[in-house]
Amino acid sequence: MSASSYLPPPQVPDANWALFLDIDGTLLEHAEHPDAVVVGERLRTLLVELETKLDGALAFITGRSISVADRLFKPLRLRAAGLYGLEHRLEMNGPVLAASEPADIAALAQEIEAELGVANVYVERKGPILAIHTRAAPHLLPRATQLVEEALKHLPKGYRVLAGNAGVELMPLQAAKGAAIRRFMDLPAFVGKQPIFLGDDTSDEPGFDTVNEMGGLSVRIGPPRQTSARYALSSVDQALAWLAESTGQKGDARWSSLSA
Ligand SMILES: O=P(O)(O)OC[C@H]1O[C@H](O[C@H]2O[C@H](CO)[C@@H](O)[C@H](O)[C@H]2O)[C@H](O)[C@@H](O)[C@@H]1O
Repeated sequence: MSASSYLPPPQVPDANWALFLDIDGTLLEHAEHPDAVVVGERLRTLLVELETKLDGALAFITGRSISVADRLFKPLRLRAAGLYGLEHRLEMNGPVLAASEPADIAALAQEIEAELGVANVYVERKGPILAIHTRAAPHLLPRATQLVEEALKHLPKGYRVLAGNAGVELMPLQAAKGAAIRRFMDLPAFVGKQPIFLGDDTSDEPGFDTVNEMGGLSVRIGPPRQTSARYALSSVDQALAWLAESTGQKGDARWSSLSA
C-alpha cells in the first residue's frame, strides 16, 4: 500500500483482538544508543492494562533479545518473540526459549568491533544476530554494510543482511516477524482472535503482511513511506495515545513525553 493512502486505525474495543507490539520506534522513541532508551512508568502501566483487557493476548515482537526487553521493561516479563522470532517467551513470566551465539558470528563480531568500535560504531551481539549501529557515525554505514555482506560469502548458507534503523543487521533467514506472530496465534490465549501489529521499520513489513493475510490490522508508526501496513499513526506519541484510548484513557498527543 502506498504512503498516500494511509488511514488512522479504528479503535479496537474488546478482547476479540490480539495485540503484537514492536518496541523501538513504536513504543519507544529512538535514542542515540540502544541502552539509552527510556521506558516510563506510564507505559508499563498501559501494557499491563492492555494485557489484562485482552485476556493475555499481547506480545512484544522485537529485534531485541528478550533479556534486554526484560531489562528495559522490568519488572514486566511479557510474552515476547525476541531476535525477530528466534527466541520466545510464550507465557507471561514463563521461561525463555533463547538462542545462542555461534562461534563464526562471535569471531565476526570481534573483527567488526576491532575495525569500527573505535569509531563510535556499536556492535550489538544478539546470539545469532549481529546489529551494527552507526547512528553516532553515519558515514560508516556503507563500510558496516560492506563488512556484513562480505561475511555472507564465508558464513554457512542461511543468513541475510537487513538494513536497520541507523545501522545494519546480519541474521539467520528464519528470523522473521511474520512467523513469530503466527506462532503466537496458535496459542490458547490468541486463537480465534484478530491480530493487530504495530511496527515502524523494514523488519516489521513481514509482520504487516502476515496480519493482512489473517484479516487483522497492520499499523505503521512514523512519517509516510511505502509499506504493506494498511493504517498509520505518525509518531510514537500517537501510537501510545491510540493504545491508551482503547483502555478508556483520553487522547493525549504528548503521551510518551509525559510518561517518563
Ligand atoms: O524490532 P524493534 O523492537 O523495533 O527493535 C529493532 C532494533 O532496535 C534497537 O535498535 C534501534 O533502536 C536504538 C534505540 O533507539 C537505536 O539506537 C538504534 O539506532 C536502532 O537501530 C536494538 O538495539 C536492535 O537490537 C533492534 O534490532
